[in-house]
Amino acid sequence: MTENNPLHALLAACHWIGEKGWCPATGGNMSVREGSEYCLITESGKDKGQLTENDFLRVEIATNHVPSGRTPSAETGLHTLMYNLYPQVGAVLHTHSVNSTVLSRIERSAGLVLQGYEMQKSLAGQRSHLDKVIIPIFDNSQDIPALAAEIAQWAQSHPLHYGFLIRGHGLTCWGKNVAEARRHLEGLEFLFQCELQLRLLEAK
Ligand SMILES: CSC[C@@H](O)[C@@H](O)C(=O)COP(=O)(O)O
Ligand SMILES: [Zn+2]
Repeated sequence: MTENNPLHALLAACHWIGEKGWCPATGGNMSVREGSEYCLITESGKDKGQLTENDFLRVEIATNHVPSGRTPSAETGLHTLMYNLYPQVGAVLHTHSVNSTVLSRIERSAGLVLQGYEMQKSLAGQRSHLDKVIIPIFDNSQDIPALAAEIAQWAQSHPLHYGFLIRGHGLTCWGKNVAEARRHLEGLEFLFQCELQLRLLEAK
């Protein structure tokens, strides 16, 4: 994996995500920032574990315009939202793992609290298992512009870090580059699995 070529790094991340089983049946979408105006995002409907360079489309961050005229991810608006809100975001990964799907339904509140786990330190800036990491959960919607507007509204008073969950749908996470987004994805997936197992055992 080389950050000298962000698209190659993203492609490698997509193949790794496919091997992990976190994007079954064409679920998920991934993007990388290309300067201040554009990002490259997966074409809609592709198997994200089997992508090639040709499966990424250039999208204008401010308008969601696709110069090629091809069809980008149905969830492009959530990627461009993150690039618009935070200039430091360099890559966005959206996955559909079983753990993120189930946990976001079991947790009925607007946020999943992660506390007591050493692996919280896989998230940028986290220094102790004693701190609380809150991953917001937004209700799923097929109206992506409306969902993006809801998340943007939330972010005005609660700056977003690492990722958010969409209930019954999956995780959207990001980083300053592909390597950091990948680390956040792996760290969060580990934490989700721990939290789900803990809740199952404690319920017995
Ligand atoms: C397998 S259907 C999943 C889609 O509805 C969507 O949630 C998704 O993540 C993939 O959509 P895509 O348009 O391929 O980026
Ligand atoms: Zn999705």
